[in-house]
Amino acid sequence: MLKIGITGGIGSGKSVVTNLFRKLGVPVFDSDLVARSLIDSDPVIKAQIIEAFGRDAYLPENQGLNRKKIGQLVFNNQQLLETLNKITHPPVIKAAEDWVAIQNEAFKSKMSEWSNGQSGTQNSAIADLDQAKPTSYLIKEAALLFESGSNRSLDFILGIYADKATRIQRIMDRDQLSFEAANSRILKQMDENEKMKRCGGVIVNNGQTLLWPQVIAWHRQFLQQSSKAAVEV
Ligand SMILES: CC(C)(COP(=O)(O)OP(=O)(O)OC[C@H]1O[C@@H](n2cnc3c(N)ncnc32)[C@H](O)[C@@H]1O)[C@@H](O)C(=O)NCCC(=O)NCCS
Ligand SMILES: Nc1ncnc2c1ncn2[C@@H]1O[C@H](COP(=O)(O)OP(=O)(O)OP(=O)(O)O)[C@@H](O)[C@H]1O
Repeated sequence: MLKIGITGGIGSGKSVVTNLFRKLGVPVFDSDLVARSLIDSDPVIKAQIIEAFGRDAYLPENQGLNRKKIGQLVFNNQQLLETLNKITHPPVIKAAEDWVAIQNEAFKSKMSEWSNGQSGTQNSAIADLDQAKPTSYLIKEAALLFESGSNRSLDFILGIYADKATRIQRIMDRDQLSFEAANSRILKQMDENEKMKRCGGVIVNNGQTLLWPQVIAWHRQFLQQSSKAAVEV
């Protein structure tokens, strides 16, 4: 399967956009969600976090990481952020690799079922529009795709762009953060224009440009790109 990365700064709308791709049947790996689940449940990661941040890094009674406390610490201290990244990024990258392998296997078996159901000569352009045909690409969504180096294992990176003022307002509303706290999170990530320059394409999500037409256009392109790749193999 073709591997697409979706990235963008905090509050750019990655989750909103990937949910639209999900509606089109595209499998999506959500790095934030997986990081959250590993941090709360993996005993090795938990032990490393406790060693680095102390026992009260976790809430009592198995309520998981004290996200508020750790967030305040790491987004105000580059060294602590790097410590947390060193603990969490390798297992999230490994989980993504395992997930990709599972998706590839599932795709192969769905494709063979689908091909068995086809009769006669196929027109590939029509076949690509067949909604029963398994989706031939997958998406990995991550805020830190370039920062963590996981862009290297992907075939194409799509950036989600929203200007800084819009992103700050969104994070303040969504996470109940002050302007300063929202801004300090933004400052801990790669410069947004630099990030977008490194992407193969960009979806603009500034609240004025409709998302669906952009998502559908990229969906078509990824389907074409993946069937072309399959023919060339
Ligand atoms: C620091 C933590 C506890 C703060 O939790 P909180 O619930 O407040 O934020 P949440 O996890 O929902 O993240 C919100 C956004 O913050 C940004 N962010 C998260 N972690 C990082 C980081 N290490 N560096 C820069 N930005 C980050 C991302 O844009 C993310 O989407 C949490 O983000 C965390 O555990 N981060 C380490 C894991 C990680 O790097 N996740 C990112 C994907 S691999
Ligand atoms: N086009 C939009 N119109 C209105 N609200 C939006 C739009 N795009 C995103 N939002 C809102 O902005 C907030 C941030 O969006 P989202 O969670 O998708 O961003 P994200 O890039 O995944 O952020 P993070 O890096 O923190 O995970 C959410 O509350 C979301 O509902």
